[in-house]
Amino acid sequence: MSQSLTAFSPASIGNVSVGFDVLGASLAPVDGTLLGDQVTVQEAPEYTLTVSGRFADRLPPGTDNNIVTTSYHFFNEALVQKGLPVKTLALHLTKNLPIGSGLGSSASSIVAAFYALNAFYDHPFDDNSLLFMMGECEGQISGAVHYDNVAPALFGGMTLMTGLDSPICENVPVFADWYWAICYSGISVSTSAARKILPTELPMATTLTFGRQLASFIHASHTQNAPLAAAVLQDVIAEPYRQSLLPHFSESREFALANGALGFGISGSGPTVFAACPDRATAEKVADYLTKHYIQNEDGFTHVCHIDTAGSRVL
Ligand SMILES: Nc1ncnc2c1ncn2[C@@H]1O[C@H](COP(=O)(O)OP(=O)(O)OP(=O)(O)O)[C@@H](O)[C@H]1O
Ligand SMILES: N[C@@H](CCO)C(=O)O
Repeated sequence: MSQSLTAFSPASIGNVSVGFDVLGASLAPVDGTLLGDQVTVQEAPEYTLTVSGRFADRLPPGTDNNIVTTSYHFFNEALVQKGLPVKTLALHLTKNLPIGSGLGSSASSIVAAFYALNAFYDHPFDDNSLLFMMGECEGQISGAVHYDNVAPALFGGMTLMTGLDSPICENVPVFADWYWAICYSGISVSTSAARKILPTELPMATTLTFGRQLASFIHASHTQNAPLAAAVLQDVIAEPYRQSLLPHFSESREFALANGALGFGISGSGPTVFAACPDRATAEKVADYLTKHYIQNEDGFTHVCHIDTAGSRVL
């Protein structure tokens, strides 16, 4: 059993436009920035949680209100249920992702916490069991269990949720030469609030379009048919409602698509947006526009990314 270790868990795009709640992708900035939260675990006489990092001051005050503490208790209960001994630990969260950003901020904290704890205890839980616990914790703060941030944050790559207990998700091949320009505007959008503005029922025509586009995108990913994937990369479920929460969304989308992007959409529940691009020059051009026109305040940032394939790891 390790004395102290730190786990990193990457930022992620939820929904990826075509897969509301069922498709997610993990992000790795091409400049090597570690975009994601980190959790350090070490033995201690009593449980404590300390925090640092660029967005630590935006966390809810108090150890008990941090999702890392929820994750710690959840993990300990699972150990007890397995008949395994529980140790008292001190945790440290390095909060690098902005809260309510659409980059899977809470998911990154949750996944880094579970990943660090599982590594600390020499891996008592398999990936699917861990993912189930992560989904439960994510559901507690976002209003509904959805795996489209926790799954890519754990495994890396692009992941498709099955709706089954096991396997909860499957890996989807990515277009390795695509670049993803992402831009966080600097404002906060609560996932729970962004879910409440969605209708509870959809017209049959919308449902059929959703199914056709998602199926075509997954097929195109497996056959590496980039033109087909790009042609169907649209969100008919959430974007029509959520874009009203995002100042400068429509002109940013228009610019990106007119300047070579293959698709443009809301990352998770926003306000981060992404542009899928066929090459780095296009991604840099869109990123530059977004930096100038989509960012609202000093908290905002832009990155040109690949889909991260490593997922969570011990640093
Ligand atoms: N470690 C944590 N990281 C992020 N949010 C946390 C954490 N601990 C507690 N919270 C609280 O959980 C809620 C998370 O809300 P929300 O789901 O909108 O954010 P998010 O996960 O950061 O968003 P997104 O998935 O869009 O990046 C907020 O109220 C936040 O204060
Ligand atoms: N699928 C979730 C992701 C939240 O980041 C939603 O769109 O509400």
